[in-house]
Amino acid sequence: MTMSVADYARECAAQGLRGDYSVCRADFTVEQSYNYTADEQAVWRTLCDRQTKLTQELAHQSYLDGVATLGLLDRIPDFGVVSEKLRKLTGWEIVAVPGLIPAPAFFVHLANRRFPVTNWLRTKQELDYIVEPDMFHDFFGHVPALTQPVFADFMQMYGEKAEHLIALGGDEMISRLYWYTVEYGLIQEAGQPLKAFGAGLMSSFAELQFAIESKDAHHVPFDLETVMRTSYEIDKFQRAYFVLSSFDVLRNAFQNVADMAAIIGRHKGKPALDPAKL
Ligand SMILES: C[C@H](O)[C@H](O)[C@H]1CNc2nc(N)[nH]c(=O)c2N1
Ligand SMILES: N[C@@H](Cc1ccccc1)C(=O)O
Ligand SMILES: [Fe+2]
Repeated sequence: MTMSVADYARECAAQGLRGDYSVCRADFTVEQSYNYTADEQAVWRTLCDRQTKLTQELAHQSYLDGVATLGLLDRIPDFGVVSEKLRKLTGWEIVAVPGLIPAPAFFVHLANRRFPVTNWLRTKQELDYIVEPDMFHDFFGHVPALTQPVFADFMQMYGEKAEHLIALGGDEMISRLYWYTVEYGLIQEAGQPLKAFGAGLMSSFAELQFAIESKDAHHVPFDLETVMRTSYEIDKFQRAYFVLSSFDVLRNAFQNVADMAAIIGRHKGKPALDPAKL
């Protein structure tokens, strides 16, 4: 199902990812080991101050409700303390990981209401954008929404269904769906302005502004099959942002997993669609 930690550690090092996978458990979790320097605490505070101002304007209300519920931090969060609070709210907890982990292992955590959060923080040279997920992305981007029951349930259901669809050979296609919604999704509800909810936008000062305000941002109406067929790159601004008309559209996509299985059957192993050409 999931490759060994040793193999994955070698792959990450080869790609220049900076997480330390040598101390991972088999499920890719590590200790948070809360020993951050004063400089790192200052970077965290700077990131939170700048990003909170921007998300007030550009983020969907569901994310902002999550931030209010979580009570954002002026210090790097202690995952154990936040997990206590999260468990009471929606049954979720945080597990520390060294960085990106393989999709199968990632979805098993989601299916068990465990959200993987990277235990290291970006440097002050990366305040606006970082090519791989760090603690600020995973925590500030993803955790607030997990305090909201509807989204919290959706994320667990995502993990459960993903395991089934991966078994059908759909891991690349289910990762794309996650990527273009949970990571980089936009939403425009009837009579409302365009808003962002994807965690990769919540945590990036530069890309959040680009996705919503730039005339060069390529907005594509959400279509399940198109999203599952469209490739993505993790280390640059997205060349397409899919726009949901409501969260129900996304939740309904998972009601009939048979449709998703059929899409996987139709397109598995075929060349991906180019996001820039949609
Ligand atoms: C599901 C999809 O593969 C997605 O890119 C996953 C992969 N592994 C990950 N690993 C971590 N630590 N954090 C993430 O957000 C993700 N996203
Ligand atoms: N680009 C995001 C981090 C990220 C990288 C790769 C995948 C997902 C998120 C940021 O700058 O915060
Ligand atoms: Fe993420």
